[in-house]
Amino acid sequence: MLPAESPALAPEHLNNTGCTIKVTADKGRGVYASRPIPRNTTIEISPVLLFNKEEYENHGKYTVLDHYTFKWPDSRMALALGLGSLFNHSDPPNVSYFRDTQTESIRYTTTRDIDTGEELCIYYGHSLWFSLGDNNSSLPEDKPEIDDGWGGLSCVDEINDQTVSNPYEDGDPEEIVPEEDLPFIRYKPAPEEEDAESIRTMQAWVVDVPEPQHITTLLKWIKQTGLDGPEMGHLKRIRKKRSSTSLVLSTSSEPPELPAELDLPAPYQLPVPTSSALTLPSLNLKSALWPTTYTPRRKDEPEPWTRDKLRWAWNAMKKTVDFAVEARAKNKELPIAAYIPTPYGVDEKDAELSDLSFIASDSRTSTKHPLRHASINTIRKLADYHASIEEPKDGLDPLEVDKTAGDVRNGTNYLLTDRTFFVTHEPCVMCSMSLLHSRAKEVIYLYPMAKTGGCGGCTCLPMLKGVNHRYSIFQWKLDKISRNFTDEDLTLDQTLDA
Ligand SMILES: C[S@@+](CC[C@H](N)C(=O)[O-])C[C@H]1O[C@@H](n2cnc3c(N)ncnc32)[C@H](O)[C@@H]1O
Repeated sequence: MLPAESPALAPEHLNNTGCTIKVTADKGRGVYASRPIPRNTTIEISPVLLFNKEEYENHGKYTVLDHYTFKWPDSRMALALGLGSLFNHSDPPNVSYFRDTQTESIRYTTTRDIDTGEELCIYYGHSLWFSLGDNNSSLPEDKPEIDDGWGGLSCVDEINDQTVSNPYEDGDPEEIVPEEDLPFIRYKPAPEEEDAESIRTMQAWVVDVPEPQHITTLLKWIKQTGLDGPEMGHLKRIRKKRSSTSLVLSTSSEPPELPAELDLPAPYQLPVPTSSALTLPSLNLKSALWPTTYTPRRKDEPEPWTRDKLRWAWNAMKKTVDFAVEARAKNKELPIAAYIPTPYGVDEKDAELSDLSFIASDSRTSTKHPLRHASINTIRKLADYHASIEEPKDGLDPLEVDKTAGDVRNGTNYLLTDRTFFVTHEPCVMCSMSLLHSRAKEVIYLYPMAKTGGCGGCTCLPMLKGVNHRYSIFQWKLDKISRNFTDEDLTLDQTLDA
């Protein structure tokens, strides 16, 4: 900036991440690599100085600060201290940056491998107020009007804008958005009809209860002993046949030990359906085995999305993306994140235990554990949290909660029934299966993984014949989410399992 006023000699810089300052005639000072720097290296963390809007409007913008300040997410203006103010502009850049509002700092990370001597540049945006490489035109008077009223580096927000507005904020919240305007594509399953041959069954222990007054006692006992596992959630507990009443008990391999004082006959095994009935013919067939619940899939009637629900989903998807980008910038993880937000319609403040939100990124790199995928990590966070008797103390990562200390509620801790699962990349087969086990309601992902994905990529787990749960799948259209990232930030090798 302002080469005429730039120092003739670059100061020495003690940054040990391979950055040095150099001065050139056309750009003034800039940041250069003093040695090769690999991609994804955090090369600088600059604290920022913040100016409120009035201070900036009335004073800052008439000073040299105008060339160094840029928008902060809360609409204040920020000046990066340290090397942060010396990165020149380039399109394409080789450095991306992340504004950390919690620590009031900016983290600069290389986006590709850098050679010794290369200039390290960020992207300021499209409306530059100086000519590239032109000595004179970088003077303030050459700066064209930028109609947002903000000067300096405000334009960088075009690419790195965390404040980019949610397109569903405006308009009638109750308006149903037409299918073709939805920001995602629904994965269409092959039509399915169950018949007598294809109905899958499992062996369950059943007991006949001759005395009706024993039924309530038995039901209470089942609850207390935790026999009612989630795999039987679709079965009605009691079957009445003419004069006899029977109760389904468990799917364990051994017969359950019944309360001795009730003097019941010995339990016996019966084949029962593994899943609820999706159609009326299937309900008849399944209920002939054991009374089963009816959960028709409205094949031609996809669930409508209102603008308000899309506003919620858009925020959730953006949060997932931001988390993935941050995981890579801060912790050098794979940029994959998954998020279970508070369900639509529930205010985060009023959320009950079962409605709390959980987010996690992939942690294969830091843990050197090949199974620490983002989806599994997120489900695990939810499960560990539910399993802990005490709520985690403030600031304690739920993953660190001692799960052995908790009231492990009969294996139901991991259940995501009625929860929407947001994830940056199509979950792999293992993660798609864990979402199935967890009974997720719907999965929304951003990047398809054609070779490894289990939600339509290489296979589609919830559509396989015989699985005992189905979830809906949506692929978010890339152009409908904030560009707080470049595709390069999140694109993964297609052979990698997300
Ligand atoms: C944040 S400062 C960067 C550091 C600045 N070069 C210095 O010496 O202090 C922004 C200013 O640098 C200059 N600048 C940045 N990128 C440039 C480029 N690609 N070509 C020419 N000048 C550039 C412009 O004068 C701009 O106002």
